[in-house]
Amino acid sequence: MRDGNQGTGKADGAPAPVGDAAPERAFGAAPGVAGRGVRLRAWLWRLRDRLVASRTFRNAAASFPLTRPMARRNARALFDLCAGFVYSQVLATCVRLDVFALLAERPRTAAEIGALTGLPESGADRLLAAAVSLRLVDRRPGGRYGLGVLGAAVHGDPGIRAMIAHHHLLYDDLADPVPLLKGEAGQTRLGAYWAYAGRAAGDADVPGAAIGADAVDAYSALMAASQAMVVDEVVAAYPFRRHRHLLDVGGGDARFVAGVSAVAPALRLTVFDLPAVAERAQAALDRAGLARRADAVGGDFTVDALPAGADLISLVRIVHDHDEPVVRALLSRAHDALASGGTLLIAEPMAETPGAEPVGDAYFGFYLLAMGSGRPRSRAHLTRLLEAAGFTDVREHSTRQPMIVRVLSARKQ
Ligand SMILES: CC(C)=CCC/C(C)=C/CC/C(C)=C/C=C/C(C)=C/C=C/C=C(C)/C=C/C=C(C)/C=C/C=C(C)/C=C/CC(C)(C)O
Ligand SMILES: C[S@@+](CC[C@H](N)C(=O)[O-])C[C@H]1O[C@@H](n2cnc3c(N)ncnc32)[C@H](O)[C@@H]1O
Repeated sequence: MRDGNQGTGKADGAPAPVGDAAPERAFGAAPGVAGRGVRLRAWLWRLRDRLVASRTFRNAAASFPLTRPMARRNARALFDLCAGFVYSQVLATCVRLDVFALLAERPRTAAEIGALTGLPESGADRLLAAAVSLRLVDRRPGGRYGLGVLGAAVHGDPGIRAMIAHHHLLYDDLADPVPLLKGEAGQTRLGAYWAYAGRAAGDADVPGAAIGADAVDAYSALMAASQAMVVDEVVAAYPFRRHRHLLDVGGGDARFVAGVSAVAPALRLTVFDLPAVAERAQAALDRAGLARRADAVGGDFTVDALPAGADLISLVRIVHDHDEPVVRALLSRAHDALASGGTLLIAEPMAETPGAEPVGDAYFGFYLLAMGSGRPRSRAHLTRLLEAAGFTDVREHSTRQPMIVRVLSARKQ
């Protein structure tokens, strides 16, 4: 089901990617001059690579006072790449053993943490020392430990904790990434967890209606727990009040529409999701007292039409889950379903996000690889897909935490 054209934007006769011009023209210079510029840059890169690869050069840079800070920064950056998995395991262990909750109650010694978590004091001491170095935990007077600034943020956010807690599936799948990259890994643990994605990677003929409650419960609870950090960003970025009817496609447990309902009291709300998830959404809407203005509709957006007539359709953490052909068909269905003059919103983490490049391209790139479907896409890539589906006027609405979510809107004429 994976297409071989991901990221090129050239699949299925799509328009050429933005910025696909020859380098000469991109620089607006005469071809000969620009050609010399390209060759000069290639030579400079080769020189840089040769120098940095040379141990003698690295030693000299570390000795010379003006280049020493840069040498240390780069050495540390490379060390952190080697050690990243270890840091992740320190964090995951603190969450698994509830260390942050214990330290939030009151500062405690390593012996107390050991007794409360079932670790020997030496193990607790080692874990706490590692957590201190990572700013998850702070040393306090009297040989005690309290929350560190990062540990406090984890403790205060059940969504972050739920994300961390399910990462063992990802770590298992990434134990050997080469078969994943070759497309030869077969069923993965994340593919099984995200039942709709496992279906894409494996048996594409399983209809959405055949995905039962058991298969959606765990991922729907994870999405509900982590939705708060997303909806807060999206409602701060986009004016929902100007619309009359929002259709949230792939809306999960209705947490997103519930969050929007608070800032746009007159908005009608519909959630569309797989039948087993739509049942959860309807129950959540009933519990939240939203049933008079909101409903949930079950269906499979890879085969079914979307409910028609909304003037705003949102795709929140949806598009990046799917490969190019599914996304093209989904955007086209959204275009058909929208009222004339309506708006489509895409809200998700994106590739090439300035200042958060590894979050999109490394973390979500490999997460979705392990999941078996989808990829993070850049704003330019999404813009091309939206325009190919007939949308115009694609705009970005800045969010406070673009690492978590970015928001694009597009209009149907
Ligand atoms: C007050 C005094 C005296 C000093 C304070 C000093 C100071 C200013 C400190 C700063 C404190 C502060 C404001 C901290 C803020 C921390 C924040 C906002 C932290 C936020 C962290 C967010 C994290 C770690 C988010 C992680 C999200 C993850 C891992 C998401 C994963 C998403 C997945 C897997 C999605 C899956 C869905 C799918 C399948 C891709 O569709
Ligand atoms: C990553 S979750 C996002 C949920 C929610 N939008 C959020 O951000 O919390 C993806 C959602 O898309 C739904 N979904 C996946 N494939 C679908 C399909 N073919 N038809 C309808 N919904 C689908 C899933 O059931 C799930 O609720």
